[in-house]
Amino acid sequence: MSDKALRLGTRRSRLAMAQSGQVAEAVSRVTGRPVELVEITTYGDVSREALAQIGGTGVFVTALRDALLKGEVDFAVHSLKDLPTTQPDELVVAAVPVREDPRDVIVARDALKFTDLPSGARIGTGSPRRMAQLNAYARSHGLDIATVPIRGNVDTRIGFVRSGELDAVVLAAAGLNRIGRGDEVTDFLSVDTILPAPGQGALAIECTADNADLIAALAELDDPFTRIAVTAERSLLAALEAGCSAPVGALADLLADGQIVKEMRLRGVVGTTDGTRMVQLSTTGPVPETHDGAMALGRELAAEMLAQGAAGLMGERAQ
Ligand SMILES: NCc1[nH]cc(CCC(=O)O)c1CC(=O)O
Repeated sequence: MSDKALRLGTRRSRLAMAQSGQVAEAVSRVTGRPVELVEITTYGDVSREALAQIGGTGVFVTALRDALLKGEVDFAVHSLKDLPTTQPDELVVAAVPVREDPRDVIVARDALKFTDLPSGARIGTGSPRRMAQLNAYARSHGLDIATVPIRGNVDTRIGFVRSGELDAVVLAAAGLNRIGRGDEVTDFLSVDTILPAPGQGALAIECTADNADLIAALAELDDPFTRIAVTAERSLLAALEAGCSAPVGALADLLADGQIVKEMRLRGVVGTTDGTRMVQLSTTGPVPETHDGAMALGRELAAEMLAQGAAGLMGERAQ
């Protein structure tokens, strides 16, 4: 293969730069080629208001995909949880590397744990999924907490706690770890309490479908189990016809008996943001061996959730 540098298209946010940098190193290792970062600036990066108007993180993905399609870059790295569930024909996810910690965490004042938050505590999150599950948990455990809608990057969000405006904020463990701020986490929220977003903690490395050499090289970075798990989670999301900001949580994990992996469990949840109405279901079965098998698992769980009224709980969207 050529020793020309590969161009990795990336956003310039701290999180995007961190994950692109980490992937660049791995890609350089498996291809033997240098990788150069090409910053793609989007309208959403320039203006938060513009972002709100054009609708969520999808705009970032679109800008990176445009650069791929125009041949301006060779590959791009996305947070899987921000990636729409429909895949354009001209592009392929060539690798899904091993997933980072999928959990949500809190960063709270005074090193507080979630269950130690005092009565009246204000917890910031912009995610309807997190609000729904936090409020549902609080209701069923007699906790008096309020979720407060916030926006902004990780610095801004943690800033609300440091300034005393909020008692805690909820973030993804993976994002904090990737930017080297994992030590600011004060508590990990069990996935039994708060199911993460479908694909949370996982990355997707995308390139054009006609780039066979690169696809073959990137395949070395693929983790088959992570791919099967996120495929099932995203199939559930797609079948619920929910966008990337909808209040859907999902996680596929392995159930092992000692060292022997026995089965895969897929859990899903949707709810109203006030936590009063939730549909939460789980299915367990043999670990799917194919993409189609993982897709079917997600669709089946979605069908059961829809039968229990899930559609009626998804009217809400992130701002
Ligand atoms: N929607 C923002 C976003 N997209 C990806 C991550 C980092 C975690 C991940 O890769 O799943 C975050 C930040 C957060 O939710 O705290």
